[in-house]
This record gives sequence, structure tokens and C-alpha cells, in this order.
Amino acid sequence: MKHITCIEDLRLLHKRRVPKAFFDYADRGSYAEETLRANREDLQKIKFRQRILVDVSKRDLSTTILGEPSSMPLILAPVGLLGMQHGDGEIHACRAAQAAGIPFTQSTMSICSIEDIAGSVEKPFWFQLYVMKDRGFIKALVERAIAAKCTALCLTVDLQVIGQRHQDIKNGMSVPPEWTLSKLFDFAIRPGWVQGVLQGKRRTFGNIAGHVKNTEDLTKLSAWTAAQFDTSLNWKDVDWIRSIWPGKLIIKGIHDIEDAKLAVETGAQALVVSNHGGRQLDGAPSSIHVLPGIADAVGDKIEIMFDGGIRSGQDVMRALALGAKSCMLGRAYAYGLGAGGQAGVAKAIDIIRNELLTTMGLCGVNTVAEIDRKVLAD
Ligand SMILES: Cc1cc2nc3c(=O)[nH]c(=O)nc-3n(C[C@H](O)[C@H](O)[C@H](O)COP(=O)(O)O)c2cc1C
Ligand SMILES: CCCCCCC(=O)C(=O)O
Repeated sequence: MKHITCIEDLRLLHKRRVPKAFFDYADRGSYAEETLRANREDLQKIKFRQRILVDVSKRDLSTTILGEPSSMPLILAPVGLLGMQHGDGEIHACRAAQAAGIPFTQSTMSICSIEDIAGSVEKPFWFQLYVMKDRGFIKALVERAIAAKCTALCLTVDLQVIGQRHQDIKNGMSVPPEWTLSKLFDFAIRPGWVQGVLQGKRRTFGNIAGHVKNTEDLTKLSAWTAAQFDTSLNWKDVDWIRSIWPGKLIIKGIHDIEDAKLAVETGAQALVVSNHGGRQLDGAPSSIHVLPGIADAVGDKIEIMFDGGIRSGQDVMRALALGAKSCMLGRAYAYGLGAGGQAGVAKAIDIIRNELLTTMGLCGVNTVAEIDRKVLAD
């Protein structure tokens, strides 16, 4: 990892080490990928004010997230199928987050189960929930998150209808999964990855297996899962989740001021300004484009988290300047995981931490609380 200096280095290493179907699953977006590109391009358009001769010898990244101390304003976002980027990927990512003193969010669509992670890490983590048609399953899942002592529930509300990812279809990441000679070859030339995945605790959706009969039949399990995304999902369901989850609630996938105001009314503690990393509504504006409006409208009533396109500490600084209290990393740490397991995730976090510290220094800022629109150039 010595010569890895930025997130793009981790991305390229991930691409080399992980079969194409799984790399593309992490890397690509929906339809024409306009929103995926806009997330990055719009962040890069935001410029800083360079400030000089300010004493920045005591810079400090520490902050609070949902009222709990955090070493920096970063969270590992829920990312599905991490266990296919690296054997036991969810456990590796969670351990790296906990070692760095930041929260890890486990996806409903994880390979490791809630219990697998809880039994393998030292501290509590967050759980992300997709509300599926089978509400009995969802209630049981929430009860499992409570039993595992998860400290926050991140309710994702932007995937009730699934945006098509062309590349996943071309790669046979479909239901049922497609096996071709070229795919088998792609796996065969990566024995390290194959061995890691085979040695992992599971090779299918760990939170769902066990609920569906004959879950050893991957096709059946995938078909059940794909059919379970619920297009009837609405604000009443959020009230229901509130009634069965006693802890802190985060609503993820807010991209509109009116929706942000409705999210406040649910009593949730936080919302995530997110377009799902450009994997859902293609043609939506970038997350950074909508952040200031949402922060101005509800930032004093609910904690604002942000994601979409964060690949550097500079990007974190941009989002904090425009009203976010913390940022979720998605692909940035998934690349690290594919590149090098726990060490790769730790590297991704460290790169972003150091870049943020340097950017703060060059903008003449010492604390996270000081970061606001004044650090940005006109
Ligand atoms: C491979 C992949 C899988 C994802 N799976 C989930 C998921 O299971 N649940 C969820 O709420 N968001 C999921 N997301 C969205 C992320 O939580 C986050 O919103 C997004 O990655 C942020 O954009 P970025 O990757 O540009 O940082 C996923 C994103 C990626 C890249
Ligand atoms: C059947 C589609 C499931 C997608 C779940 C993971 C996810 O959110 C993603 O963006 O990918």
C-alpha cells in the first residue's frame, strides 16, 4: 500500500484484483450515468479560498455524529455485496471503520449477516434497512438489529423502484446470475480473490438466507430478493419503522427540499442528502447541487449527512462548507476493500483524513465546526 497515494490508486488496484462483474457493480451507475458523472464534476467545480498566516498548528478533525464522538466527520455508507469485493468484506470494512473511530453502516444486502458482524467486531455499528414487501421479514430484521445492539437505523428510501445499471446486465449480474466462459476465466485468473471469498463465512445475502426456503439455491434467493422491493413504500411506512425501532433513525436518499421537510416531521434524527451515488434516478442533479438548499431549509432541525462523489478530503471539505455535518463514503472505501481488505479500507479512510487536514490548514481552519461557506471562493 506504500505507493497508494489517492483513492484513484485504490480504484485501479481494485479493478485489477476483483472480477470485472463485481468491480463494475461497485464502480458504475444507472442508465447513461449522467448523475454519476455530475456527482464528481460538480464537486470539483467548487473552489476554496486560500488563506495564509493563520496558526493552523492545532488542527482537529474530531466532531460528533448523532451526538456521539467521532474522530472525523466521516461514515462508511451502506454498500451491498461487500463480501463479494473481498471475503468477509463487511467485517473487514467494519473493523477498519472502528479502528479509525468512525461509524460503519451495514447494508441489508450484505453478504455477512448482522450476527456475523456483531460477533466479529468490538463496538456497535449501524444497520441500513430496505423496507421490503414481506413486512414480517422486515420486523424480524429490525429485531435482529436491536439484538445486535446496532446504534442507528439508516432507512434508505430511494430504491423502491430500481434504476437499471446497463453494465450489470451486460456482465450477467442478473437474476439468475449468468455464467459464461469469459466470466469463469475472469474468476480463474484471480485465485487470491476466489480463495478469499470461498474462505468467507457466506456467499449469498446473509441477512436474507434463512428466511427464504431452499436458500442454498442462489437463483431462488436472488429472485425472491429482487421481487421484494416495494413500490408502495410511502411516509406511513416510515411511521411504522419508527414504531418498531426505538433508537436513532436516519433517512437516506433525500434530494428535495419538500421531502427534507417531511423527513423532519417523522422525528428522524438525521437525513442523508443522496442520489444513491448515481445508481438510481439518472438525470437527477448532483447531490452537492441540492445540498445547500436542503441545509438552508432544515439544517437547524435535523442533522444533515451527505454522500455522492466523495473521493477526497477536499470533497469532504466542500460538503461541510455547504451545510453537511458529516459525509458518507461509498465507492471510496469499496475500492479500498477490493484493493486490500481491511488494510485497503483503512488506507482509504487515512487518505481522506490527511487530505481534509491539509485542506483545512491551507484554508486557515482549525476545527470542523469552523468550516462554512467562508472557506469557499466566490
Ligand atoms: C456498490 C454499491 C452498493 C450500494 N449498496 C447500497 C445499499 O445496499 N444500501 C444503500 O442504502 N445504499 C447503497 N449504496 C449507495 C451508497 O450508500 C452511497 O449512497 C453512494 O455510494 C454514495 O456515492 P459514492 O459511491 O459516489 O460515494 C451502494 C453504493 C454502491 C457503490
Ligand atoms: C436488486 C437490487 C439490489 C440493490 C441493493 C444494493 C444497492 O443499493 C445498490 O445500489 O446496488
